[in-house]
Amino acid sequence: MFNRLVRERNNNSSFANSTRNIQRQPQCSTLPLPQESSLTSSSSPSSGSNGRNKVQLLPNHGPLNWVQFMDKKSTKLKVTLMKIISILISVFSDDTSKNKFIEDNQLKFPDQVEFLLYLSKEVFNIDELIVQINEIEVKKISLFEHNKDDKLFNKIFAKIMAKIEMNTIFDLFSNNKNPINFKIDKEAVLQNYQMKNINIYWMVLNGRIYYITPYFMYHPGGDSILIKLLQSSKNTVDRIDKYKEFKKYHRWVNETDLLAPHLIGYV
Ligand code: HEM
Repeated sequence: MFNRLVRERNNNSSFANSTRNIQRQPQCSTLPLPQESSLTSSSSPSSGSNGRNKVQLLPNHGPLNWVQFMDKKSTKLKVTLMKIISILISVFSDDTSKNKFIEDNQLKFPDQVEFLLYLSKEVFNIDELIVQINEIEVKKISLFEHNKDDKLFNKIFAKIMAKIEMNTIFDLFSNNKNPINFKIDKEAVLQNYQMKNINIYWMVLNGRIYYITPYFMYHPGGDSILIKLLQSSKNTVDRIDKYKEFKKYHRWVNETDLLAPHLIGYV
Protein backbone atom coordinates (compact mmCIF):
# COMPACT_ATOMS: atom_id res chain seq x y z
CA MET A 1 0.00 0.00 0.00
CA PHE A 2 2.74 2.41 1.02
CA ASN A 3 4.87 1.50 -2.02
CA ARG A 4 1.92 2.14 -4.24
CA LEU A 5 1.43 5.60 -2.75
CA VAL A 6 5.10 6.43 -3.23
CA ARG A 7 4.98 5.24 -6.83
CA GLU A 8 1.89 7.33 -7.48
CA ARG A 9 3.47 10.35 -5.92
CA ASN A 10 6.63 10.01 -7.99
CA ASN A 11 4.68 9.50 -11.18
CA ASN A 12 2.33 12.32 -10.48
CA SER A 13 3.51 15.20 -12.61
CA SER A 14 1.04 17.67 -11.08
CA PHE A 15 2.64 17.01 -7.68
CA ALA A 16 6.07 17.78 -9.14
CA ASN A 17 4.74 20.92 -10.79
CA SER A 18 3.05 22.12 -7.64
CA THR A 19 6.28 21.83 -5.59
CA ARG A 20 8.12 23.77 -8.28
CA ASN A 21 5.51 26.51 -8.02
CA ILE A 22 5.91 27.04 -4.29
CA GLN A 23 7.19 30.55 -3.76
CA ARG A 24 10.58 30.64 -2.12
CA GLN A 25 11.77 33.61 -0.19
CA PRO A 26 15.31 34.87 -0.63
CA GLN A 27 17.78 33.16 1.72
CA CYS A 28 15.39 30.27 2.27
CA SER A 29 17.10 27.50 4.21
CA THR A 30 15.78 24.74 1.96
CA LEU A 31 17.92 23.78 -1.00
CA PRO A 32 17.23 25.97 -4.02
CA LEU A 33 15.87 24.38 -7.17
CA PRO A 34 18.52 24.19 -9.92
CA GLN A 35 17.11 27.10 -11.92
CA GLU A 36 17.10 29.29 -8.77
CA SER A 37 20.69 28.82 -7.70
CA SER A 38 22.10 31.35 -10.14
CA LEU A 39 19.69 33.97 -8.81
CA THR A 40 20.39 33.44 -5.14
CA SER A 41 24.16 33.35 -5.51
CA SER A 42 24.24 37.00 -6.48
CA SER A 43 21.57 38.11 -4.03
CA SER A 44 23.93 39.34 -1.38
CA PRO A 45 27.60 40.17 -1.58
CA SER A 46 28.25 38.80 1.89
CA SER A 47 26.44 35.51 1.39
CA GLY A 48 27.90 32.20 0.33
CA SER A 49 27.64 30.57 -3.07
CA ASN A 50 24.14 29.30 -2.32
CA GLY A 51 22.91 32.66 -1.05
CA ARG A 52 22.98 31.76 2.65
CA ASN A 53 24.94 33.52 5.32
CA LYS A 54 26.53 30.53 6.91
CA VAL A 55 28.58 30.91 10.06
CA GLN A 56 30.52 28.38 12.00
CA LEU A 57 29.10 27.96 15.46
CA LEU A 58 31.22 26.96 18.44
CA PRO A 59 31.04 23.31 19.46
CA ASN A 60 27.92 22.63 21.54
CA HIS A 61 26.17 25.73 20.21
CA GLY A 62 23.62 24.18 17.90
CA PRO A 63 19.85 24.64 18.17
CA LEU A 64 19.46 21.57 20.34
CA ASN A 65 22.18 22.81 22.70
CA TRP A 66 20.25 26.06 23.06
CA VAL A 67 17.15 24.18 24.19
CA GLN A 68 19.21 22.14 26.68
CA PHE A 69 21.00 25.26 27.91
CA MET A 70 17.73 27.11 28.52
CA ASP A 71 16.34 24.20 30.44
CA LYS A 72 19.06 24.21 33.10
CA LYS A 73 18.06 25.52 36.52
CA SER A 74 21.28 27.56 36.78
CA THR A 75 20.54 29.23 33.42
CA LYS A 76 17.03 30.09 34.52
CA LEU A 77 18.29 31.72 37.72
CA LYS A 78 20.97 33.67 35.90
CA VAL A 79 18.63 34.78 33.14
CA THR A 80 16.09 35.98 35.71
CA LEU A 81 18.77 37.96 37.46
CA MET A 82 20.19 39.36 34.24
CA LYS A 83 16.74 40.43 33.10
CA ILE A 84 16.31 42.34 36.36
CA ILE A 85 19.76 43.92 36.10
CA SER A 86 19.07 44.91 32.49
CA ILE A 87 15.82 46.62 33.51
CA LEU A 88 17.63 48.48 36.28
CA ILE A 89 20.32 49.66 33.90
CA SER A 90 18.12 50.53 30.94
CA VAL A 91 15.14 51.97 32.79
CA PHE A 92 16.08 53.05 36.30
CA SER A 93 19.16 55.08 35.47
CA ASP A 94 17.00 57.78 33.96
CA ASP A 95 14.27 59.61 35.93
CA THR A 96 11.91 60.07 33.00
CA SER A 97 11.88 56.43 31.97
CA LYS A 98 11.77 55.31 35.61
CA ASN A 99 8.65 57.39 36.31
CA LYS A 100 7.04 56.21 33.09
CA PHE A 101 7.81 52.60 34.01
CA ILE A 102 6.27 52.99 37.48
CA GLU A 103 3.22 54.67 36.05
CA ASP A 104 2.77 51.99 33.37
CA ASN A 105 3.33 48.98 35.60
CA GLN A 106 2.43 49.65 39.20
CA LEU A 107 -1.16 48.50 38.88
CA LYS A 108 -0.28 45.33 37.05
CA PHE A 109 2.87 44.27 38.89
CA PRO A 110 2.99 46.16 42.22
CA ASP A 111 5.25 43.67 44.07
CA GLN A 112 7.71 43.40 41.21
CA VAL A 113 7.87 47.17 40.70
CA GLU A 114 8.37 47.75 44.41
CA PHE A 115 11.17 45.21 44.47
CA LEU A 116 12.92 46.83 41.50
CA LEU A 117 12.66 50.20 43.24
CA TYR A 118 14.13 48.70 46.37
CA LEU A 119 17.01 47.18 44.36
CA SER A 120 17.73 50.42 42.55
CA LYS A 121 17.70 52.47 45.75
CA GLU A 122 19.05 50.15 48.43
CA VAL A 123 21.20 47.53 46.77
CA PHE A 124 22.73 49.40 43.88
CA ASN A 125 24.02 52.74 43.15
CA ILE A 126 22.95 52.61 39.51
CA ASP A 127 25.59 55.08 38.35
CA GLU A 128 28.30 53.04 39.99
CA LEU A 129 26.90 49.91 38.43
CA ILE A 130 26.99 51.45 34.97
CA VAL A 131 30.60 52.55 35.43
CA GLN A 132 31.46 49.03 36.54
CA ILE A 133 29.70 47.45 33.59
CA ASN A 134 31.20 49.91 31.13
CA GLU A 135 34.57 48.49 32.02
CA ILE A 136 33.65 45.40 30.07
CA GLU A 137 34.70 45.63 26.47
CA VAL A 138 32.06 44.64 23.98
CA LYS A 139 32.63 40.98 23.37
CA LYS A 140 31.22 38.89 20.62
CA ILE A 141 30.24 36.35 23.20
CA SER A 142 27.67 35.87 25.83
CA LEU A 143 28.17 36.82 29.46
CA PHE A 144 27.37 33.28 30.37
CA GLU A 145 30.47 31.86 28.80
CA HIS A 146 33.23 34.32 29.38
CA ASN A 147 35.25 34.02 32.55
CA LYS A 148 36.46 37.59 32.59
CA ASP A 149 32.93 38.98 32.28
CA ASP A 150 31.64 36.38 34.65
CA LYS A 151 33.98 37.59 37.37
CA LEU A 152 32.51 41.07 37.22
CA PHE A 153 29.01 39.79 37.00
CA ASN A 154 29.58 37.35 39.79
CA LYS A 155 30.48 40.39 41.89
CA ILE A 156 27.20 42.01 40.93
CA PHE A 157 25.29 38.82 41.60
CA ALA A 158 27.10 38.50 44.92
CA LYS A 159 26.02 42.00 45.86
CA ILE A 160 22.39 41.17 45.18
CA MET A 161 22.65 37.79 46.81
CA ALA A 162 24.14 39.26 49.98
CA LYS A 163 20.96 41.27 50.41
CA ILE A 164 18.29 39.10 48.87
CA GLU A 165 17.56 35.42 48.75
CA MET A 166 17.66 34.11 45.20
CA ASN A 167 14.44 32.23 45.96
CA THR A 168 12.67 35.52 46.67
CA ILE A 169 13.84 36.88 43.34
CA PHE A 170 12.81 33.72 41.56
CA ASP A 171 9.39 33.62 43.24
CA LEU A 172 8.77 37.21 42.28
CA PHE A 173 10.03 37.00 38.72
CA SER A 174 10.09 33.39 37.55
CA ASN A 175 8.44 32.59 34.25
CA ASN A 176 5.98 30.06 35.56
CA LYS A 177 4.28 31.75 38.47
CA ASN A 178 5.02 35.37 37.95
CA PRO A 179 6.32 36.16 34.51
CA ILE A 180 8.38 39.23 33.84
CA ASN A 181 6.14 41.07 31.44
CA PHE A 182 6.62 44.77 31.88
CA LYS A 183 5.47 47.59 29.70
CA ILE A 184 8.67 49.43 28.83
CA ASP A 185 8.99 52.74 27.09
CA LYS A 186 10.50 52.74 23.59
CA GLU A 187 12.99 55.39 24.70
CA ALA A 188 14.33 53.02 27.36
CA VAL A 189 14.70 50.27 24.78
CA LEU A 190 16.57 52.61 22.47
CA GLN A 191 18.78 53.49 25.42
CA ASN A 192 19.54 49.80 25.83
CA TYR A 193 20.44 49.49 22.13
CA GLN A 194 22.75 52.48 22.41
CA MET A 195 24.73 51.37 25.46
CA LYS A 196 27.68 50.31 23.38
CA ASN A 197 29.89 48.92 26.11
CA ILE A 198 27.19 46.96 27.76
CA ASN A 199 26.83 43.37 26.85
CA ILE A 200 23.22 43.18 28.01
CA TYR A 201 21.25 43.47 24.83
CA TRP A 202 17.53 43.52 24.32
CA MET A 203 15.82 43.00 20.99
CA VAL A 204 12.24 43.93 20.17
CA LEU A 205 10.44 41.46 17.93
CA ASN A 206 6.82 42.09 17.07
CA GLY A 207 6.36 44.35 20.09
CA ARG A 208 7.93 41.91 22.54
CA ILE A 209 11.19 42.76 24.27
CA TYR A 210 13.69 39.92 24.72
CA TYR A 211 16.94 39.79 26.65
CA ILE A 212 18.95 38.47 23.73
CA THR A 213 22.61 38.29 24.83
CA PRO A 214 22.64 34.60 25.80
CA TYR A 215 21.31 33.71 22.34
CA PHE A 216 24.11 35.43 20.42
CA MET A 217 26.44 32.44 20.36
CA TYR A 218 23.64 30.04 19.50
CA HIS A 219 22.27 32.02 16.58
CA PRO A 220 22.77 29.98 13.39
CA GLY A 221 23.08 33.22 11.41
CA GLY A 222 25.89 34.40 13.68
CA ASP A 223 26.14 37.03 16.38
CA SER A 224 27.60 39.91 14.37
CA ILE A 225 24.47 40.40 12.26
CA LEU A 226 22.47 40.79 15.49
CA ILE A 227 24.96 43.12 17.20
CA LYS A 228 25.23 45.26 14.06
CA LEU A 229 21.47 45.58 13.88
CA LEU A 230 21.18 46.63 17.52
CA GLN A 231 24.09 49.04 17.41
CA SER A 232 23.13 50.68 14.12
CA SER A 233 23.24 54.47 14.25
CA LYS A 234 20.04 54.42 12.18
CA ASN A 235 18.03 53.11 15.14
CA THR A 236 15.38 55.50 16.40
CA VAL A 237 12.37 54.98 18.70
CA ASP A 238 10.34 54.15 15.61
CA ARG A 239 12.87 51.60 14.40
CA ILE A 240 13.53 49.52 17.47
CA ASP A 241 11.31 46.65 16.36
CA LYS A 242 13.44 44.23 14.32
CA TYR A 243 10.65 41.88 13.31
CA LYS A 244 10.84 42.89 9.65
CA GLU A 245 14.53 41.98 9.49
CA PHE A 246 13.82 38.80 11.45
CA LYS A 247 11.09 37.77 9.00
CA LYS A 248 13.25 38.59 6.02
CA TYR A 249 15.71 35.84 6.92
CA HIS A 250 13.54 33.17 8.46
CA ARG A 251 9.80 33.46 8.54
CA TRP A 252 9.65 29.80 9.56
CA VAL A 253 11.51 30.35 12.86
CA ASN A 254 9.28 30.41 15.94
CA GLU A 255 10.99 33.05 18.04
CA THR A 256 8.25 33.23 20.69
CA ASP A 257 9.05 29.63 21.71
CA LEU A 258 12.82 29.85 21.25
CA LEU A 259 13.11 32.98 23.36
CA ALA A 260 10.18 32.51 25.78
CA PRO A 261 12.28 32.46 28.98
CA HIS A 262 14.07 35.61 27.81
CA LEU A 263 10.95 37.75 27.55
CA ILE A 264 11.17 41.02 29.47
CA GLY A 265 7.92 42.61 28.38
CA TYR A 266 6.45 44.67 25.63
CA VAL A 267 6.74 48.18 24.17
C1 HEM B 1 16.59 37.20 17.87
C2 HEM B 1 15.83 36.34 17.34
C3 HEM B 1 16.31 35.37 16.32
C4 HEM B 1 16.18 34.04 16.39
C5 HEM B 1 15.53 33.23 17.52
C6 HEM B 1 16.81 33.50 15.20
C7 HEM B 1 16.90 32.19 14.90
C8 HEM B 1 17.50 31.65 13.80
C9 HEM B 1 17.48 30.25 13.41
C10 HEM B 1 16.78 29.13 14.18
C11 HEM B 1 18.18 30.14 12.27
C12 HEM B 1 18.40 28.84 11.46
C13 HEM B 1 17.31 28.80 10.43
C14 HEM B 1 17.41 27.68 9.43
O1 HEM B 1 18.52 27.23 9.11
O2 HEM B 1 16.35 27.26 8.92
C15 HEM B 1 18.68 31.45 11.92
C16 HEM B 1 19.46 31.74 10.81
C17 HEM B 1 19.76 33.00 10.40
N1 HEM B 1 19.36 34.18 10.98
FE1 HEM B 1 18.34 34.37 12.70
N2 HEM B 1 17.28 34.54 14.43
C18 HEM B 1 16.98 35.70 15.07
C19 HEM B 1 17.23 36.98 14.62
C20 HEM B 1 17.79 37.29 13.42
C21 HEM B 1 17.92 38.60 12.86
C22 HEM B 1 17.36 39.86 13.52
C23 HEM B 1 18.58 38.48 11.70
C24 HEM B 1 18.97 39.50 10.67
C25 HEM B 1 18.79 40.74 10.72
C26 HEM B 1 18.88 37.09 11.50
C27 HEM B 1 19.58 36.55 10.45
C28 HEM B 1 19.82 35.22 10.22
C29 HEM B 1 20.59 34.68 9.12
C30 HEM B 1 21.29 35.50 8.07
C31 HEM B 1 20.54 33.30 9.23
C32 HEM B 1 21.18 32.29 8.29
C33 HEM B 1 20.14 32.00 7.24
C34 HEM B 1 20.48 30.84 6.38
O3 HEM B 1 21.45 30.12 6.62
O4 HEM B 1 19.71 30.62 5.43
N3 HEM B 1 18.39 36.38 12.55
N4 HEM B 1 18.23 32.35 12.85
